[in-house]
Amino acid sequence: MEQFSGLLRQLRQQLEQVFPTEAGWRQIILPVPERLATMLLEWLAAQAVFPQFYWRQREGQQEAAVCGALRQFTHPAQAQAFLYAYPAARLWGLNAFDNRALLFLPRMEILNYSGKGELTLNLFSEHSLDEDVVAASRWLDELVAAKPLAEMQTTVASVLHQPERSEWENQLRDVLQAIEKRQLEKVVLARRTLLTLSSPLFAPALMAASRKVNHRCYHFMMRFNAHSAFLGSSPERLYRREGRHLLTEALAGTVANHTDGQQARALAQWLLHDVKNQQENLLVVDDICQRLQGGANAVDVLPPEVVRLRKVQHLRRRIEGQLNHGDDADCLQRLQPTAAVAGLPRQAARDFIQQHEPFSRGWYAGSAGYLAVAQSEFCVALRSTQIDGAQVQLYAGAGIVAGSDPAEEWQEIENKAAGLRTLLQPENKL
Ligand SMILES: C=C(O[C@H]1C=CC=C(C(=O)O)[C@@H]1O)C(=O)O
Ligand SMILES: [Mg+2]
Repeated sequence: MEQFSGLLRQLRQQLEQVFPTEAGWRQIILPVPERLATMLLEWLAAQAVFPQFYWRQREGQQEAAVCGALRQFTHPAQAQAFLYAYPAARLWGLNAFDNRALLFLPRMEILNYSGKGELTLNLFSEHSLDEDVVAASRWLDELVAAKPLAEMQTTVASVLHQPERSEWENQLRDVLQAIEKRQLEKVVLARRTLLTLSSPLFAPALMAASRKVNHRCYHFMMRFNAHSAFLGSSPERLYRREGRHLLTEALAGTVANHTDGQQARALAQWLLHDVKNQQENLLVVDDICQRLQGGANAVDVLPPEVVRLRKVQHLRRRIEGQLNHGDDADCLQRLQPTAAVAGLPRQAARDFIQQHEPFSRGWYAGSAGYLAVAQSEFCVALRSTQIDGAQVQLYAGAGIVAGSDPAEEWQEIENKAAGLRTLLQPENKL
């Protein structure tokens, strides 16, 4: 596309300046023509440089495509330390359920803020900025223009749940017993579904398909290389921080959605008044409020509301507060994982998951997003999938509390998984 080659020309011109031969940090920032700014996923999908990270914020105000890693961080504390040293940087990526992370300073970042596009080329070296400019200019040679995304062609050859239904329901009964004995209040039990496809899946095509139909969600995709990616369309905000102002939420408690508006509203009314679901949500509120103690003040919990998604509806209570420090390593440490994905008491629930779940959660139920000094935002990495060629792993979990019914909870995880699964298996109506 003409527009992208124009941007590349401007970048190359700027790289012709003289740069210092000592450690340094620079950013070249250019406005992006509107047409390119609205094709960020298509642009990213066309590139052969990795890692790649795509992000569209839930309210749709912000979209980003970033690629190439100048620095990688395997723990949020390392990322935070880098931001203190280089306050203009913005880091992108994933935090795992077990606190590992893959956050990176991208070589290139293209943002679209409500239709206004901006490209940033990061230049960074701890030895010689001039050397990095040479590397950056070679790196630019790899980039290509955006291409339209082809539709997904693949079909599902086999499906395997881990655990299978009977085993998952047995685990659920174990949780209910532990709840009765007051050893636990809540555990979020998850399932992994392995889909084997007829041919390798092109992750951006699934991201595009999901973005089209899964509204009121964050959309995120990390491509590690040409064949493997982790992506999802999640309704849940872990937190958004604007300076010291913190926005978070308790999203827990679920009922099915219905295509008929009136029936969907009746289900939503039921959800708002159901004791078990209210309890499930309030435990998350309690957990978040406790975890914010000592780190935030003026914490305010808003009244419950119902969020209607394509396959399910959720109870949500928004929570706001003022942080003592605008430090994301601290926010992540306090908030992740919430009781919407782990349980309560947190450590006991995590131990239960660790001992009983027959798979590792990987990036599922961690978080995806970005951090920067001024602002940061992470969604909870739910309704997500790990793609490795023709192997697809889909994850879904449900909060088990007193009063949970095994068959209903199984149906709940089927409905949650359906947000992505029906895109791969349109015949699987659910
Ligand atoms: C753990 C998941 O959902 C959480 C978020 C919303 C509602 C939930 C529930 O009602 O159980 C879960 O806590 C998942 O989608 O895998
Ligand atoms: Mg639930």
